Amino acid sequence: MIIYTPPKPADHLPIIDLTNAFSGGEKSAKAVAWDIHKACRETGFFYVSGHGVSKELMDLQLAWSSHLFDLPMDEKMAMDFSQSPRRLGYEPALRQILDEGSAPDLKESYMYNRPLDPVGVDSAQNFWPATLPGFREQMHAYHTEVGRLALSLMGLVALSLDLPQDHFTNCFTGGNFSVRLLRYAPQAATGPANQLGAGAHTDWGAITLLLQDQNGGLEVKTADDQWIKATPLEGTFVVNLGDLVRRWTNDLYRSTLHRVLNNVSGRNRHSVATFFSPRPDVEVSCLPTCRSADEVGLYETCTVGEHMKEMARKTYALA
Ligand SMILES: O=C(O)CCC(=O)C(=O)O
Ligand SMILES: [Fe+2]
Repeated sequence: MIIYTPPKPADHLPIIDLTNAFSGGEKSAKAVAWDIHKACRETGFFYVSGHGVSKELMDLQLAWSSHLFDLPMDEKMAMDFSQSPRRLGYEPALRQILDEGSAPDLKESYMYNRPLDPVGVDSAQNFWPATLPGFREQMHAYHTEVGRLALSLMGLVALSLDLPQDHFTNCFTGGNFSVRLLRYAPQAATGPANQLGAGAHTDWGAITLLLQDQNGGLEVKTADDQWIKATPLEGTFVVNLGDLVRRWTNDLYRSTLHRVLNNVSGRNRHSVATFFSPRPDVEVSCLPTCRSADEVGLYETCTVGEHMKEMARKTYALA
């Protein structure tokens, strides 16, 4: 268990402007990739602006998320995630323990998963609310746009590691990725047994793009072991690296601990996490640019599927 201690009131997570990354030619892309390289080593977390996803689509995603969580509990439980082998659908509060040894997380969530390519196809395993026309279309539009951005960001991560920009493309081709809506109901400042909105954890996949409302609460542990706030910045996504990038890069890049403190704003807090991960069959081992020829990597090769299964086992106390 990681005991809650208050964060430093600093926000020095870098803001990386992507405006020139995708339209300014190779030199501009490499300059942005260098900024990403520094951020990935120092904090593993950064904001992106100039990313091309419209403010309107982002605002709508938060608004539809609020509509979903406002549904009566029996309608939400008709989409109960425990009926789904991939934990898609509605997850009530107090079901996941992200920080082992703590009390269960206070967040409630709804997860859906769709193919990256072709974009028009739905995954049969998704649960959709029966009484919310328009919800599915919004989720689809958001998934498509954020998926494009995530793939482009992985191209910049590849450049930042001295690899060809399309190095990771094959890992994601033919795969799915998930979007998780999250709601944090108002709470007292600290709960029992170190109970938080979301306990301290790292993300499991390659890269996460987080859209958050203006209430705040996300905190990030920096390389010098300080907790800092990821203060909401209008129009940006918070990007962080997951465990697979740490494995690929032999710990050169950070898969950073983060948490969501109790929501004391008096209002619901909403966020939307897009977990961008390769296909489950992809083998993850140290990249050639992240070790010398005679060096052995820190991690044994594993498949994406094996890693995900192990993390789900730990956080949902599965046998
Ligand atoms: O809600 C947030 O700000 C972060 C959520 C998160 O870290 C996660 O779902 O992995
Ligand atoms: Fe997370």
